[in-house]
Amino acid sequence: MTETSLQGVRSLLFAPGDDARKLRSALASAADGVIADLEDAVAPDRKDAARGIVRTEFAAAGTHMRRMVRINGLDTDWGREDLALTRTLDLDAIVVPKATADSISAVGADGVPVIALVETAVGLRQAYEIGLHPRVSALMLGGADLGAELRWKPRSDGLELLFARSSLVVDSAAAGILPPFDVVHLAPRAIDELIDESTFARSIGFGGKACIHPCQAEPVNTAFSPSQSEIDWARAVVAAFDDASARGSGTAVVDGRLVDAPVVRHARSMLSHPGSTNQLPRRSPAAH
Ligand SMILES: CC(C)(COP(=O)(O)OP(=O)(O)OC[C@H]1O[C@@H](n2cnc3c(N)ncnc32)[C@H](O)[C@@H]1OP(=O)(O)O)[C@@H](O)C(=O)NCCC(=O)NCCSC(=O)C[C@H](O)C(=O)O
Ligand SMILES: [Mg+2]
Repeated sequence: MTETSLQGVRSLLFAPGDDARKLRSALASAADGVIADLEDAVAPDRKDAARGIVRTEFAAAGTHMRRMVRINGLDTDWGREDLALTRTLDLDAIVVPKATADSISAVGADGVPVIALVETAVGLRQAYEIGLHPRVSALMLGGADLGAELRWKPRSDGLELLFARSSLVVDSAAAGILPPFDVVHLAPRAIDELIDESTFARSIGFGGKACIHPCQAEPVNTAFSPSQSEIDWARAVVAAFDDASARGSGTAVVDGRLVDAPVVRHARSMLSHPGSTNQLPRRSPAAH
């Protein structure tokens, strides 16, 4: 388990790598990080131009924003040149699409952290192994590619995604990396849907979410930050437990619910990182 500059990151905004205007606006947005995309958002005949545009825009931007590049797969005509470009930029991470255990190994053991985009059936089956690679700091779920492969018919309740989402949360925790980033919501104007989807993803253990439009960053940041009532709950839990411990008891009751060691660990972790739920896994003592 290693500390990483991705700790605390909630929203990651994709912008097409060949669109200087969008890259500039993404770098000035409320997102916690920007992913300049060289893969699916860039047409084949724009791939070379995109590398130059990303280099220029990332060099011109201030340093406050975390910067990432999504490369093309190393089995494509463009992946190797993309990877070479990333070695010349000051990046916080690279994003590897359609990740599998083999494709992550091919990226190499040295360099900036990797976010592995799990968006194929094979990748989903290998997500734990991918998470164990020394460069992988987090997984991200790619719903568009996975949905196309598995022939999903999208549902308003997102039930078709539930197995993939839950697997990624479990595989990330078992591998000792950050909680995963959830799928992009493909309808930028549907903010209420985005909030519901983000709230649900956080409730099952995601640490953040990928975005495709600047207007999605703020709602995603809010959804992946503990609310004031959660902070109040955590304080009450810790106080009640400390009080019980002083009386020689290992349990307390807060708001009519049992509070014991795992509940207190959860509460203490929330209080030590009040700005974001995206923190390294809380292991039970027996798991160490
Ligand atoms: C989805 C979009 C194509 C919509 O673009 P557009 O219609 O231009 O949006 P607006 O008219 O609402 O734009 C208003 C202004 O906001 C700027 N803008 C829009 N999107 C972005 C962005 N992503 N980053 C920065 N700035 C953005 C516009 O330029 C307008 O500004 P101005 O011109 O000054 O008025 C568009 O949002 C978009 O291109 N999104 C990103 C697409 C992308 O990167 N896709 C790849 C990643 S998603 C993915 O691949 C998922 C995964 O792999 C999977 O399989 O699931
Ligand atoms: Mg994809």
